[in-house]
Amino acid sequence: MLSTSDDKKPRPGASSLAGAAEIRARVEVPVRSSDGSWRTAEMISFTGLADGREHIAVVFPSASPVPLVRVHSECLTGDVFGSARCDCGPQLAEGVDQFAEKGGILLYLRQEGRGIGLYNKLDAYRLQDQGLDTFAANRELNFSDDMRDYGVAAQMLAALDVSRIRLRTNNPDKVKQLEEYGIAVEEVIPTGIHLNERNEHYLRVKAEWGGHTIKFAGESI
Ligand SMILES: Nc1nc2c(ncn2[C@@H]2O[C@H](COP(=O)(O)OP(=O)(O)OP(=O)(O)O)[C@@H](O)[C@H]2O)c(=O)[nH]1
Ligand SMILES: [Zn+2]
Repeated sequence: MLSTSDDKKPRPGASSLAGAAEIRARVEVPVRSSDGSWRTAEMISFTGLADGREHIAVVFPSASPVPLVRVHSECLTGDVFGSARCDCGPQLAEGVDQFAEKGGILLYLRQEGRGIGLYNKLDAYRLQDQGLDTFAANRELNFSDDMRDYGVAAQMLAALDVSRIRLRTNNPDKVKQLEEYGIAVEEVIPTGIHLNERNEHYLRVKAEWGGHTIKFAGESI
């Protein structure tokens, strides 16, 4: 688990958050999967989200009463530019591909840099280039290891009338927080392991220090 002092603080308004947001607009958007095929998804905006940020839900039709959900934190470098320093880009593509095929809800949260923002993440990258790992670099910049609060994800799900989910993640803190916010996580499905020669150390630190359930081929981490 993430070992930050924040873990011990009660989440702000944990019991009252879910349900406070409302849908603002639903818009159909053609979305392209990795194989080049197109599916129509609904992009949904909200009012009343606790942190006031422009998070969106990307909803692919599903008949399941317990939808597949991915709570994806924004990573401009990985999601847009395909940076190999992390695994965010392939995780996002994997989510879109799977949901386009099977249905599901992708919550795209504007929590760049685990909540510290893009410029601070780039500062953290500079420190990592000097030898610090991804969490130590945050601490060197006077942030906790992970600043993300998933109350907004619970609010978005509640506004979509979803209270039970199957969650695609390797991050146990996402599961714990969503449950604290009143979402029943009935199944946790790990993402693929998107290893490359630039992100191996990053993934290992997430597994060993961050508690992420990332299993490397032939190892039992
Ligand atoms: N502060 C910081 N943030 C990073 C770094 N690398 C990636 N990120 C951000 O981390 C977030 C993604 O979090 P991850 O820890 O990769 O994965 P996760 O979302 O916790 O877990 P999964 O659900 O399994 O993907 C995105 O917001 C990225 O911008 C880094 O070195 N430092
Ligand atoms: Zn990333």
